[in-house]
Amino acid sequence: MDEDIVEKLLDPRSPLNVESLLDTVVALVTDLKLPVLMRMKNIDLFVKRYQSVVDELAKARISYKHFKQLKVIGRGAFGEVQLVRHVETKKVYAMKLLCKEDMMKRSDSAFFWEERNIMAHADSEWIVKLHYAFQDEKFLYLVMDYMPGGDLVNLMQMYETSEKWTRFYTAELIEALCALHGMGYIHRDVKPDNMLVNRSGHIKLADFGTCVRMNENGVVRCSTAVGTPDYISPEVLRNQGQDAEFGREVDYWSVGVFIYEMLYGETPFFKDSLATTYANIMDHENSLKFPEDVVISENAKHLIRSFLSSVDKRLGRNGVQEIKAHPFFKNNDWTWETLRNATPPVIPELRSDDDTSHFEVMTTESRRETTDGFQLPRTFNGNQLPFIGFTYSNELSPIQKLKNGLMN
Ligand SMILES: CN(C)[C@H]1CCc2nc(NC(=O)c3cccc([C@H]4CCCN4C(=O)Nc4cccc(C#N)c4)c3)sc2C1
Repeated sequence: MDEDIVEKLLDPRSPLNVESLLDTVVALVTDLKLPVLMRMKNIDLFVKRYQSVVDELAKARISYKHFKQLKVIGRGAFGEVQLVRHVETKKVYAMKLLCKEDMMKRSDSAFFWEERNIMAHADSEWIVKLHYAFQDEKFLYLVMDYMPGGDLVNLMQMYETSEKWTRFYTAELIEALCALHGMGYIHRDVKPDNMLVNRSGHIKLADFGTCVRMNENGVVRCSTAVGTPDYISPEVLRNQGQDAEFGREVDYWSVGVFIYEMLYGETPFFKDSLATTYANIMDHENSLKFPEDVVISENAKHLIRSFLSSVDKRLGRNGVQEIKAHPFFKNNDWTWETLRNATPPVIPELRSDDDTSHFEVMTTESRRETTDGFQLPRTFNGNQLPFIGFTYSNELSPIQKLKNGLMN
């Protein structure tokens, strides 16, 4: 077998890689194993021949049963995040489940590729790492770093965040966005919910479902306004529907909202209704107010105004250096080079490796037990096809080990 095919089989980014090919066999047998289809001889024989292969694969590949579910620590539109412990290694992870049926029903089954690829390939201390991605008939699973410090929403509820604290978390957010933009992605939903605290107190970006790749000019053409109302930039709002272009500056707008929220305890444009909130964002020149009863420095006000401005005047449009040079970040505790080694404002107190005290307790039990999965379709509709190639492991596959053995 010539060399470059072997390369493709082993390259986690190649659609030809072994995991994708195995996903294909499993998906095909799963989608064909319908009574109505099994009446056809070819299908009946194929499924009978490959069912044993699929069963063997299910045993050999990573699956849900390799993990012990400890607690549900988060919920999102299409699933939940569980704290789990790997049965063999005893290591603790955050495992995100995304329900295939929900995605198929709302024909929304492509957003998870960015999440998978960014966390798999980032190799950055600012981005939550993906250890494994796998799937079964009902769910996609993302096995990621557990971030025991919880998210910054929780931290802002627990503590009064001073300018000193705001300087630290904003600087870490800027570095994290730098890493993500450097990979060619815009986040589009930057908010404290997506900033998680690790055991040392430093933050990482998480939840990349709204990310989108920039083109070679560093812009994105897409019409759907994605993101959370309070943090969404005017240019994304204005261009809803039309095909407009926007760039990484949309994330810098959200940084401005985040700084305001850390210092004032509320977001600048939020009003009782969505329509009013949008109207305030569109009219930010007039609606942005700094409450008199909270004293903040002129540098902080200036920085907030520089981010919460129209895109042609927004700080960061000429590159991240002009953000880093802003006087608000001047301090005696860290420099941009030493930031990741500086002592964070809050170091989570943890009693054990599975301590979930920094997450709010989830009342209802896991969706996994209560989801009944697809009702049997009437004919072949390729329910499993959109998910082929999702499976990933950051460990060497048996073939890689073999190849490395042969090479050296
Ligand atoms: C509209 N279309 C286009 C898509 C736009 C983007 C998108 N994102 C979705 N996302 C979800 O359905 C989802 C599911 C579970 C948890 C979470 C987050 C929200 C709550 C916590 N969370 C999360 O990812 N937590 C997390 C992540 C990593 C580590 C740790 C830890 N410790 C915790 C999100 S559904 C969907 C539709």
